Amino acid sequence: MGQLVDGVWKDEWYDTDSHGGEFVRDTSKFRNWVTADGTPGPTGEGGFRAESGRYHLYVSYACPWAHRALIFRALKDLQDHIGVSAVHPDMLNEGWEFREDFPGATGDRLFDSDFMRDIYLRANPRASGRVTVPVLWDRERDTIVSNESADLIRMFNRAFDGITGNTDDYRPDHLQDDIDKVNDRIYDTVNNGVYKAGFATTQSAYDKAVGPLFDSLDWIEGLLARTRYLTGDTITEADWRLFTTVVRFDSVYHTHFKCNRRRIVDYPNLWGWARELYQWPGVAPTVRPDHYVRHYYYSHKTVNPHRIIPIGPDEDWTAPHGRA
Ligand SMILES: N[C@@H](CCC(=O)N[C@@H](CS)C(=O)NCC(=O)O)C(=O)O
Repeated sequence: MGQLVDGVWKDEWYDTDSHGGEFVRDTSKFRNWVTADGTPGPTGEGGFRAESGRYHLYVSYACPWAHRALIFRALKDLQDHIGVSAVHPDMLNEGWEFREDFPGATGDRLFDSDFMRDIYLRANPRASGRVTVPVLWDRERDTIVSNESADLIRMFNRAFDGITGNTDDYRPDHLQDDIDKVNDRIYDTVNNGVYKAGFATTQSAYDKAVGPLFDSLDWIEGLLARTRYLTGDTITEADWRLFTTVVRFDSVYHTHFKCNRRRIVDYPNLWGWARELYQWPGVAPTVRPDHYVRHYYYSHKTVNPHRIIPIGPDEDWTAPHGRA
């Protein structure tokens, strides 16, 4: 675990001391957009036109943010158009590595690099900041398009429709305000909330995160009692963004991040919803408990110093979801 400072790797854990024991997530540095015609997106510069084979996605199957991008690649039939490299689940002193000694860890399929940081340094030899996944790489301009998952799923949602013919829309115009409202609360208190609870180094920082996390899960349980999906009767990006945290919850966050007031299986509506999304065509192969269980319990030495991997709950994600 570490980060780049002016192109040099420094091995250091998250600095919570300067924030009163709280974990504060770094902002993403590469914020360009692939668009259908190469015009600029909402941020960054233009020149990234949607083309088959031009872009490559770097992921970890452990990471909930990268998982969003993998799900959208599947939902939008992009597998034949955007290649993938997956890092090894252990994130240790060198950060994410392209070791191949774990099922599903592919190595770097473009450049055969040793470390994920090599990809950042290729884009900018003086890069600074955390070396995170996901990353979308442009083979034509030899640079990173974006390392922000929230943007990547919106690009995948629309930019390649002319190439794939898949026009399924997970962010329809008329639902955007509702989606953004739900996303804001869920990002802060659930997606990032589990990390804020888990990486807290003071009791008060933990308390500040874990209360709102379970308030939000209770609120979501209420929403899903009334509607099939978070914003009504059609599934949207808001559901997929929540799913990648929910699918990891009982086996990882409940124990490792001390989010243990309740499990997902204790919420009947949320648990049914989660099974429906898991069973959605194309999604199950993107869910890799082998990677996420190993990653969290083994990589976070400050949280789990003896690296003992717990036995995990017995849950049947393939049971009928009953949400129809
Ligand atoms: N804002 C980013 C966050 C990505 C992120 O934090 N990824 C984690 C893995 S789950 C990572 O690569 N962390 C490495 C580090 O912080 O050094 C996104 O959503 O794309």
